[in-house]
Amino acid sequence: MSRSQRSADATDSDDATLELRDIVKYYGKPGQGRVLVLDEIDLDVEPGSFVSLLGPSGCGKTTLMNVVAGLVEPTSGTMRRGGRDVTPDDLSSGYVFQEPRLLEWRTVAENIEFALQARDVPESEWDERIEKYLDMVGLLSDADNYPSRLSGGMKQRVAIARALAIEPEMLLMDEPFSSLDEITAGDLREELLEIWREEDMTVLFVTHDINEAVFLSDYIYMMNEVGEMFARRDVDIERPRHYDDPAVAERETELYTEFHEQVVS
Ligand SMILES: Nc1ncnc2c1ncn2[C@@H]1O[C@H](COP(=O)(O)OP(=O)(O)OP(=O)(O)O)[C@@H](O)[C@H]1O
Repeated sequence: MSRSQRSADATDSDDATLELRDIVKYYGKPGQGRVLVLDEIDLDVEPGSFVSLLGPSGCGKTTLMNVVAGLVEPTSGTMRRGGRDVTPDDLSSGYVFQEPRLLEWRTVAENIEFALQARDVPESEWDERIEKYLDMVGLLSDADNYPSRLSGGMKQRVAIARALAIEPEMLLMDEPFSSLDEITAGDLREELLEIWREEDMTVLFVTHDINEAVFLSDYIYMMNEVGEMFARRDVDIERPRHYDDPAVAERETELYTEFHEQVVS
């Protein structure tokens, strides 16, 4: 059974599905008082799936991701898994931000060590993990290099290796390729999908790029500019996918039309 078929078959009662329910977030903004950013959001992240959050700039995608990561406290709402309330601490997630956020005064390997130490991974495991995940992103020979010597794409690969090295259940990625040139971004998307397949991970991915969301995802949640989640759409296209696959372009057009009607109207 394919991964997308597994996702399609998963239901609310699937024990390991992370279920966000009625997530509301208000921010206080100078001169505007309390502003609603997330409006009663429901979201299911099925284990092993690749899920994207798609929406225009400022619609609340990062805020929602940060709620899952525990970086933002929601005003109200619940996270449940297996019929129980869970907190971000129960989830074990690794985060890849839009920028690599590497420590420039530490080598590539030391950047990963720093994350392992922060997560209390025993020191005896550090070398093995650093080697495994740098190898996975093709940067083993750069372990002793400093970030300033790396290209933007290489730095983002290190950030991905750093997030993977803590061996999280779920990888949270917030527009991780948006600051890269399209050729590098395209290569990294393909590498990410290979890693996702090999590691059997769950990925929650934020993007405002419909093509990227279709290429990567099993299913996509679509948000509008007032912080509402207005649709969940499956992407039932055989993997491995290709950028020039007509099925990808067709699904992209369908979602674009739906998105445009909702967001513009
Ligand atoms: N700490 C904060 N305090 C007040 N307002 C905030 C805070 N963080 C985000 N916001 C506001 O919340 C709204 C949603 O922001 P968020 O970053 O979640 O959106 P986004 O969809 O990820 O945007 P982008 O795609 O541009 O990154 C925006 O109006 C933003 O200005």
